[in-house]
Amino acid sequence: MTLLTLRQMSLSRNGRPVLHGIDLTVRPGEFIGLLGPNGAGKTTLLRAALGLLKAGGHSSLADLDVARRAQAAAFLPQNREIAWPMPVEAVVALGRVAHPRGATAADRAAVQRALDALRLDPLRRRDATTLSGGEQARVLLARALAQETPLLLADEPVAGLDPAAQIAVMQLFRDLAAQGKGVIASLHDLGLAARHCTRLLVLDAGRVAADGPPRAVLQPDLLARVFGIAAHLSEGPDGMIFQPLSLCPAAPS
Ligand SMILES: Nc1ncnc2c1ncn2[C@@H]1O[C@H](COP(=O)(O)OP(=O)(O)OP(=O)(O)O)[C@@H](O)[C@H]1O
Repeated sequence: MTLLTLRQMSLSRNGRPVLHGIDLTVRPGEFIGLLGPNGAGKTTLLRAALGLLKAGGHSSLADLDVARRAQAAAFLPQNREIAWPMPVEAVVALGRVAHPRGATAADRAAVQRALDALRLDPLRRRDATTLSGGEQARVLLARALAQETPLLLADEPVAGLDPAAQIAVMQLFRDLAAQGKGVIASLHDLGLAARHCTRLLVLDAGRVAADGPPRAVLQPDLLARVFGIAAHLSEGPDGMIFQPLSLCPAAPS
């Protein structure tokens, strides 16, 4: 069973190639960290996979009609500002729009599960526009969770969150994967990715530079070549420990 298949996905913007022939299969149980420097193509890949950007090649999600796509995958976009002056619980309930029956007991239970997962119950009646940036980010993630889809695509889900919330979100994604769902999350924190993801996909200038388990991917030569950094890597009691140390000297041109 697969949750997402991309075959030879390519995309140009303003005549400049941004993705070059990406192949990817996501299966239940996988929490994939989508890594790469700024501009590598992570957001573009997520949006093209969902059919929000038109791309060459094949995406199993982009082929679905809108209603079925919303039942197959939820998306947390990079922009986290909430513009609607609505209570938090109403924003989270928007995640249920893809479920045709509307406000049933099942919908209310899904909204409650999402509020609990993001520890938002104390804020549920607050106007969402009055929350802090990190709180708004958690509300939008709860909205995506309330969709209760087999696959979640999240664009920088831990950006702007405090350390406890970052770890909680990574553990939540790991738990979703353990329950048989799939998660793809673009991430810049390689330490969190190393510790929590089951698989890492590294993009470099629109191409897959590495794809595999964290300890196989985060090798010194890849870190130097793609990210331009040296790092300390070791095996901790509960997973890998990754500590960025220094910039690599620039290669002679
Ligand atoms: N609307 C656009 N028009 C032209 N080029 C674009 C557009 N959107 C993105 N790009 C280019 O596509 C490339 C990939 O951008 P993308 O946002 O996918 O990168 P990213 O890996 O998500 O980066 P970041 O880590 O900074 O969020 C970049 O070079 C960017 O400048």
